Amino acid sequence: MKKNIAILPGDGIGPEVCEAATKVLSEIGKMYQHEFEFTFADLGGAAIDKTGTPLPAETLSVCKKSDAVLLGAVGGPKWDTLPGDQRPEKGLLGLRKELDLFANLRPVTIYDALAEASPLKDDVIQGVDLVIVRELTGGLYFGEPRERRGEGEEQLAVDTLVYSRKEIERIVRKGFEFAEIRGGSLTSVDKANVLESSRLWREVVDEVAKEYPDVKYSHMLVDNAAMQLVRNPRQFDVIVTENMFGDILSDEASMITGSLGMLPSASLSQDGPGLFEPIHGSAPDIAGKGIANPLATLSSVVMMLTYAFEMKDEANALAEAINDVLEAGHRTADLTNDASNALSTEEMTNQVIDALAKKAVIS
Ligand SMILES: NC(=O)C1=CN([C@@H]2O[C@H](COP(=O)(O)OP(=O)(O)OC[C@H]3O[C@@H](n4cnc5c(N)ncnc54)[C@H](O)[C@@H]3O)[C@@H](O)[C@H]2O)C=CC1
Ligand SMILES: CC(C)CC(=O)C(=O)O
Ligand SMILES: [Mg+2]
Repeated sequence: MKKNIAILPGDGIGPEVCEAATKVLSEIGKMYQHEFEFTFADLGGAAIDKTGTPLPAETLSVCKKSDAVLLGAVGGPKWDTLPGDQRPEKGLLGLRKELDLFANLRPVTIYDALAEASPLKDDVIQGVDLVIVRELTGGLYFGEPRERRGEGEEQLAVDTLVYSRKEIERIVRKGFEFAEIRGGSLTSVDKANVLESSRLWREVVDEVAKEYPDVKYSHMLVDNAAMQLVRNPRQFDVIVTENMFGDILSDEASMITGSLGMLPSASLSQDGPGLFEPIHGSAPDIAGKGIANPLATLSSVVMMLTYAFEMKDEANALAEAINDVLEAGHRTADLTNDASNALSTEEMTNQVIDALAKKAVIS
């Protein structure tokens, strides 16, 4: 099969983890006789430096023409003093909006081999298998007006949280669909004791729930959800929530697995190409050192193979290869206290490729 993949390395560790992903994809292409064609394009700070804008028209066009988009991460201190609407992150938000990527799936998968890397106790993390379904194109990150008003002591900063019934309906339906497919339950997370948008969210969840009589569902306030995620994460199956709550809860949930460097994501629209990216940022503190954990990005490739290309065997082989290298004891620095034995990004990637090759020999 021939697939056109837009690669947006972005900033900081973004190019490092994207290099890992393209190497692994090329290997999978060779193993399974697929032609993965990569088209590189600029996003975020890298795009600002080249073109003056975080989302150049050319990048958007490359993404729209692709079968799937792979993204590293954007942002960094170099661009921190730019006004909000010119920052690298605005490029990513713009891309999500332009591609209508309203459904962001963030699975939290536990690897037995990483139990010691998690700050949570063994018996708390065992059996955790949950997915956060985050609304991605609405809410506080997109609401208007967004501005500064006044001067000095009188200065005000304004952000706006808006959700339409339609926006809520489509993401909540996705949440129920996933819960139904998984034969599991749904927890809708909001702040309905304070926010009007959350009260509408709750009403919509109760209405949509009628279409899914087999799915057990409940509501939970976001502050409680943040606590429950570390107290007893096993109680959750599918969590559906709005943009900002999902952003924050997913970074928190990543630590159940042992590191932010482990969590992948898929951002999907109703039809066009999906975008696949690790949930972490550009990690300026480790950028350029070659020590970033590539596994969140490689697991995002698993999601790309699954959701964008329906390549089930290839996805399973890569997921198993990742598990195998962890079982064999290979760790990047974020996953171990034994810094002297930590693998670089490149070494970890090569381990995954070796594990994949062994699978090919066996099968
Ligand atoms: N999707 C995106 O492009 C995102 C971009 N950002 C941007 O990234 C920049 C840095 O943000 P931070 O708050 O520092 O969050 P971050 O996610 O970049 O890093 C947080 C911490 O996790 C570590 N970390 C992250 N990914 C890792 C990996 N793969 N391997 C090992 N360690 C890893 C970092 O070294 C850092 O200590 C900011 O400009 C922010 O706006 C933040 C989140 C998402
Ligand atoms: C630009 C940010 C909203 C990116 C982020 O933190 C995320 O999507 O997790
Ligand atoms: Mg985030």
